[in-house]
Amino acid sequence: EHDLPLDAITRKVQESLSLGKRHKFWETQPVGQFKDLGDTSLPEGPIEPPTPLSEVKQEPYNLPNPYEWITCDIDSDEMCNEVYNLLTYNYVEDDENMFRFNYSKEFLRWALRPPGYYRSWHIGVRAKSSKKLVAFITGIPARIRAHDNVVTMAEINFLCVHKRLRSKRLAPVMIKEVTRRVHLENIWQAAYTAGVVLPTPISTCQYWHRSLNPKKLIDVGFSRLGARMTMSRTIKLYKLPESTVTPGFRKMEMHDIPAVTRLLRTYLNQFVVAPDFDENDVEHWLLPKENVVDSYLVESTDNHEITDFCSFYTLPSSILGNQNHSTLKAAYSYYNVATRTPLLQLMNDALIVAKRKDYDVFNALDVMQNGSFLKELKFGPGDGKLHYYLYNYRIRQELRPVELGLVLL
Ligand SMILES: CCCCCCCCCCCCCC(=O)SCCNC(=O)CCNC(=O)[C@H](O)C(C)(C)COP(=O)(O)OP(=O)(O)OC[C@H]1O[C@@H](n2cnc3c(N)ncnc32)[C@H](O)[C@@H]1OP(=O)(O)O
Ligand SMILES: CNCCCN(C)c1ncc(F)c(N2CC(C(=O)NCc3cnc4ccccn34)C2)n1
Repeated sequence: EHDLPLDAITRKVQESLSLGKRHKFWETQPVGQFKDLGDTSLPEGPIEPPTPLSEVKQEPYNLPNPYEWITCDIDSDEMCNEVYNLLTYNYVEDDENMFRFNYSKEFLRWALRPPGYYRSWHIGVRAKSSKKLVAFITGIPARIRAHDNVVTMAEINFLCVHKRLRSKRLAPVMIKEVTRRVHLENIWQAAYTAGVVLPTPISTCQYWHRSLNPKKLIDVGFSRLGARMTMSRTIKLYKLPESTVTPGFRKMEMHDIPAVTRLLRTYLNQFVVAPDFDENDVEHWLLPKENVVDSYLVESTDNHEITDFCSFYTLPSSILGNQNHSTLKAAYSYYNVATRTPLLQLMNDALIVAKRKDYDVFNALDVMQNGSFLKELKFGPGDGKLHYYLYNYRIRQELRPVELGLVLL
């Protein structure tokens, strides 16, 4: 083994890291390629220059004959139902196929209609004969800062092909079509996350889970009873107080938008990649919406200053094949800022609120400063990794999760 030339050893290492896999589609795209890993001579920033708008393909990509493109008007109840049902039965599952994300209709309307959204970026594929929706992909516009450059990008999400149409290379067509429609709006970069490894992650984060209803989580196989632990001991371990402990802790309201925007913009400045939120974005993404997004803040009791903020979004999962439970009620940590209250105490108040609202589990990625409270607040590491990607934008070296200030839905 030792007399192998260096490049053969490199190839073996790459293969062992599954980097040797062929990516027939992704190798054709302006994304970091595995072969370029470690080549710090490549400049940071756009990989390809914009195309003159007159040269962007004007007509949609070809689909296999039985299918046609459809622009999904998410405002229409009928279309929103079709999108909801496609995702409910065909979207992301865990590796053991025990759970499947069950984004609600009001969540989808929230996620897909931020300030400046394009209806043409809500793209469906349907069967010409049955008119059934068989695939979906979406983009929304977002201003994202990478180092000191604020770039208007598309955030791509909800890529879904019906289970019966998998492994037919439909996904690359969906991706090329959304790319084409984004290009038509003179936008040349994108951001997306996935549970799968593709060329090439700008960062890889770990999910952590804090049990709120341990008995149900164990019943449905989300978690297991710890060694030398009884159920009653486990319930006691995760018990939380009835009420929050921070003086001035309250729900965010409309009139808080300017202060929360200032607090959040200052906080997000410390990260290498983060959203460039203005007041309109804060109003859309962070004003509480029942069953969609919860936001709380700390208003100091003496001078009424807003000193801290925490938020989480609601993403239930269908539980596949359990007699007693059909839905896992999960809260996902969103954006949190602590400038006066210890982050540990602020997040414990978030757990207390989530428990009071009957969530079963509180999930958080190890991004931003989340790592500082995960273990102490009794989060356990999950098996799900989340890979972050930028399209047509190179970051010189992979980011550590603490350098990431972006949470996608
Ligand atoms: C400037 C603007 C740019 C805008 C676009 C920016 C890019 C956006 C990119 C999308 C961001 C999405 C963000 C989210 O929504 S992440 C959530 C993705 N959705 C799911 O996991 C739901 C369940 N799974 C499915 O519906 C299907 O398995 C999907 C649709 C995922 C693949 O369908 P299928 O299983 O039938 O495969 P295929 O035969 O058609 O195609 C195989 C090719 O597709 C590549 N593949 C597989 N999974 C993904 C994935 N999650 N992102 C990107 N590419 C993916 C794969 O590597 C292979 O290419 P290559 O390895 O040979 O090269
Ligand atoms: C494209 N948008 C990316 C974000 C979508 N999000 C929230 C997500 N992407 C990948 C994951 F790995 C993940 N995890 C949360 C952790 C978790 O809870 N794992 C058990 C579990 C319960 N329900 C499900 C449903 C699907 C997969 C795992 N599930 C793992 N979350």
